[in-house]
Amino acid sequence: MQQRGRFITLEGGEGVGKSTNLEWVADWLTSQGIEVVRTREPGGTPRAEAIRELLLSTECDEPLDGDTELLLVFAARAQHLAQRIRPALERGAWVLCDRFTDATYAYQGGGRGIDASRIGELERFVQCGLEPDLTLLLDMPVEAAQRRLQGRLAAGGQSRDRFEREHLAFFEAVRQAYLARAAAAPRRVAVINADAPLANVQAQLTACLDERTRAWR
Ligand SMILES: Nc1ncnc2c1ncn2[C@@H]1O[C@H](COP(=O)(O)OP(=O)(O)OP(=O)(O)O)[C@@H](O)[C@H]1O
Ligand SMILES: Cc1cn([C@H]2C[C@H](O)[C@@H](COP(=O)(O)O)O2)c(=O)[nH]c1=O
Repeated sequence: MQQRGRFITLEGGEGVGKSTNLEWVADWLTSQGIEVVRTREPGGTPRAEAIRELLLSTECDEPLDGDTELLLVFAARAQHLAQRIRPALERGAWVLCDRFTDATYAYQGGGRGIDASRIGELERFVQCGLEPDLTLLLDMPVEAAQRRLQGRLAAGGQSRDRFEREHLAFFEAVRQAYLARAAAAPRRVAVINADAPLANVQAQLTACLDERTRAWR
């Protein structure tokens, strides 16, 4: 039977460099002869991207209830898994995803205070046991990451989305929840020091990818 592809996720708070490094990781994997499907959450398919818009938009004044936010995140994930992630893995491609369920534990769990057991119920229902083979967690102090984010938004003339408008204590709780996830699953989650020049971050990523991909082949 054909070995299914590998599932790699990039995680971390706002502005730590996920998008920048996702391209770089994809190029590295491609250079190893691997077929890579790049995607992101929430989103990754047309309907899941429509749910992303609901989650990130600041246009509606009505507050978004925490449970509604959690259910929307998992609704988008169910669609993404069914239409994009599972088919790619089944044909042997590797999926490289910008955020996945660790983000739910970090943002809805750590940030919003939703109990991890409730998130776990939805995780089991939607994922039926599927989880990333490797998670690259980009970690750095929140204030430094916020400066990077502000620089990117200013350069692009963009405004903050609904999550980016949260306060520093929210982002600190997100960071601590991510680090707790990494401590609980050290074989799956590799913590990368993102508070370093890009070349250094990429050297850490290469070392980690090189070791893992050798072990998988
Ligand atoms: N190691 C680095 N050193 C300095 N600047 C960096 C580094 N990595 C990324 N940046 C810059 O920081 C900004 C944020 O990076 P990026 O958009 O990749 O972060 P992100 O984690 O994807 O953000 P978001 O969570 O908002 O999607 C960009 O302007 C990027 O060029
Ligand atoms: C998957 C996932 C995402 N989020 C939040 C985190 C971010 O603020 C946005 C996505 O935007 P970005 O371009 O990746 O920064 O969505 C969340 O709250 N819960 C999740 O499960």
